[in-house]
Formats: sequence, C-alpha cells, structure tokens
Amino acid sequence: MARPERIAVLGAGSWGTTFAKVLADAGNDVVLWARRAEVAEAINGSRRNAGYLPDVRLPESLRATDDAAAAVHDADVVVLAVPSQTLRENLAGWQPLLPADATLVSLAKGVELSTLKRMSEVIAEVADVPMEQVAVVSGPNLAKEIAAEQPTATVVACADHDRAIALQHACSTRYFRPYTNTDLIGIEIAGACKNVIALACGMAVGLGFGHNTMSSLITRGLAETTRLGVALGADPMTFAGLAGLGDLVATCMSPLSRNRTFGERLGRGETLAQAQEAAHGQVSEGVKSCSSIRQLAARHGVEMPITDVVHRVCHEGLQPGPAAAELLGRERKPE
Ligand SMILES: NC(=O)C1=CN([C@@H]2O[C@H](COP(=O)(O)OP(=O)(O)OC[C@H]3O[C@@H](n4cnc5c(N)ncnc54)[C@H](OP(=O)(O)O)[C@@H]3O)[C@@H](O)[C@H]2O)C=CC1
Ligand SMILES: O=C(CO)COP(=O)(O)O
Repeated sequence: MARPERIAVLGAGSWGTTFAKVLADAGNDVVLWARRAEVAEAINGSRRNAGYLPDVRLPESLRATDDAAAAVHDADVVVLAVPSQTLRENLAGWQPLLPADATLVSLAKGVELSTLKRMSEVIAEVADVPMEQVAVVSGPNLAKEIAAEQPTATVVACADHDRAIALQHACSTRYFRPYTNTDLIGIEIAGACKNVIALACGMAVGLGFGHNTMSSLITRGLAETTRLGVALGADPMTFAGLAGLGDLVATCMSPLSRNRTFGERLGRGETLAQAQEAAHGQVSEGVKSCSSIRQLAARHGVEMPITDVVHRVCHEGLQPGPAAAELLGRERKPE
C-alpha cells in the first residue's frame, strides 16, 4: 500500500487538532473537520484553535472545514477524533460519505456504554467495513505536549499489518514516533481503562496522598486492566507497552490529564456536576467508561476493584475517602 496522502481528521478538539498537526507536519494533505464553523474559520484565518490549544500555531498546510463531505472527499485515511460515547452517532452520519477503501482510524479511548463495544468494533459495525480496515492510535499522548512538539512515542494498531505500516509512515515526525502492533483488543482495553485508573489517581491526589499511593494504584490498575484484556483475548505483553504502562503512567502522573484532574476535584470533595462544569465541555472519558468497563468485567467474570469503586464514586454517591479504605480493606492475597 502506498503512503497515504489525503487525510481527513473528524473532530477538532485537543487531540484531533494535535494529531492533524502531526499529520500535516509529516507532509500529508490534511483537512480537519470542526463541528462549529467558527472553529474552522479561526484555524484557517489565524492558524489557532483557541478553545483547545491557545498557545499553538498550526501549520499553514493544515486546512479546516465544517463540511464533513468536503473533508473526507477522496481521503485515503479518515481519522475519527470525537468522544467515544458520540462516535456511533457521528459516524452513522458520515458513513455514506466515506471512500470505500479508506483506513478508518480511532483516536478515542473508551468503551461504549450501551453495547460495551470497543471503538474499533463500533467503527467496523457502523461503517460496515472489515476489521482489517480499522486502525487505532494510542499511547502516552497528552495532546498539549505533542502540540508543543515534545518527543513522544505511540502505537498504531491494525489487524492488517500493511495498513499499520502505511499509517505509521503517515504520522512519523521528528517529535512523534509510532510503533506498529496488531493487538487491537489489548491496545483499546488499555486506553479505555487507564482513564479510569487516572480518575482514581486524581482522587488520591485530591485526598492529599503521595507517590506511594499513586504507584500502588497504577500497578494494581495495570493488573486489573491486564486481567480484563486477557479475558477478552488480548496479548498480555501489550499491557507492558506504550499503550499500556506507557499511557497509564503519563495519564496518572500528569496534571494535564483531564481524567486525573477530574478525579482530583472529586477527591477534594466536589460533586460530579461541579467537576463536570469545571471541565468546560472537555471530555473525561473515564467518567462514563468506568461503568461500561465494570459491566464488561462482570460479563467476563473479571475482578476490577479499582474500576468498581471509581464507578461507585462517580455514579452511586460513594465518597473517595471510604473508597480508598474499601480498597485497602479487601481480603489479603498474594500479588
Ligand atoms: N486530549 C488528549 O490528550 C488525548 C485524547 N484522546 C482521546 O481522543 C478522544 C477525543 O478527545 P479530545 O480531542 O481530547 O476531546 P476534546 O474534549 O478536547 O474535544 C472533543 C471534540 O469532539 C467534538 N464533539 C463533542 N461532542 C460531539 C458530538 N456530539 N458530535 C460531534 N463532535 C463532538 C468537540 O466539538 P466542540 O468543540 O464543538 O464541542 C471537540 O471537537 C477521546 O476519546 C480522548 O480520550 C486520546 C489521546 C490523547
Ligand atoms: O489519553 C490521554 C493521554 O494519552 C489524554 O488523557 P486525558 O483524556 O485524561 O487528558
């Protein structure tokens, strides 16, 4: 497969805009779709997406539009950069516009609430394409750092290795280094679960706890994530990689993470509504995915105690302090 040149990125939030910049910097012809016309106009006029990345000047070669048909016309690659829980509805609207052989790339890190499906499953189903046509990009990829061109690695996963290689070439820059992988299940489960563990780490920070607590949550979070992934058919080694441990550490440790910040607010005693208001519409995927992942775990008989308490703090009124005590009071066992 030749190197893709026409790329549409659908969704102009933090990560969609940043990934579009990466693709443009890598030399591709990139069109970014924004659902609000004023966002597209500002990007074309002032080279800025002020609502999400106020300090970043976007490349001249990056064009924006609010017309999805124009964005995807003749595209070799269509990147989906909208929140997990709206992806199905968004993609259903775009499906008739999609070029038949385009690689469909998911940037979203979540598990669908109603169906408990991973994003690649939703995409293959709604776009009515074989799974080999769907790819996932996931790793320790905090958008603001990448937009500032700080060095980062990531994983490009696709069941079709040739497509993964083509996409790897398309998004390689001097500051962004993608590795390929064919384990979509592992990559997507890792990406969705780390947001939930980051909520727990944020709660720990909000409660005033330090690095030992964070490290314990990260490590036991990785254990429960790996258990779920393996039950679903993932390669356990994926969880030791960039999209597993790599992303988990970046998200749990960084104040730039929306999930960690959200958890920190809950840990300080704010309500879900207060934390949501403070997020100014930016997505904290773990708040919803904690429920779908918990259900998925129950369906497969997998124990996920951290995910369970995060769900109950977010949605059932459990307070972060008693949640921490509950985790510590669990039955003692070997590691
Ligand atoms: N930010 C990051 O560092 C990273 C994020 N991700 C993942 O990428 C995905 C997108 O995140 P990110 O870009 O950060 O999110 P943001 O909250 O920054 O942006 C969300 C984007 O989706 C649009 N949007 C929101 N709701 C809808 C809807 N109902 N229909 C169509 N468009 C909608 C928003 O448009 P509008 O502005 O008009 O509201 C905005 O362009 C998430 O799954 C996230 O977990 C993955 C790696 C890194
Ligand atoms: O996925 C991310 C980093 O890899 C971004 O995490 P947040 O959505 O928590 O900001």
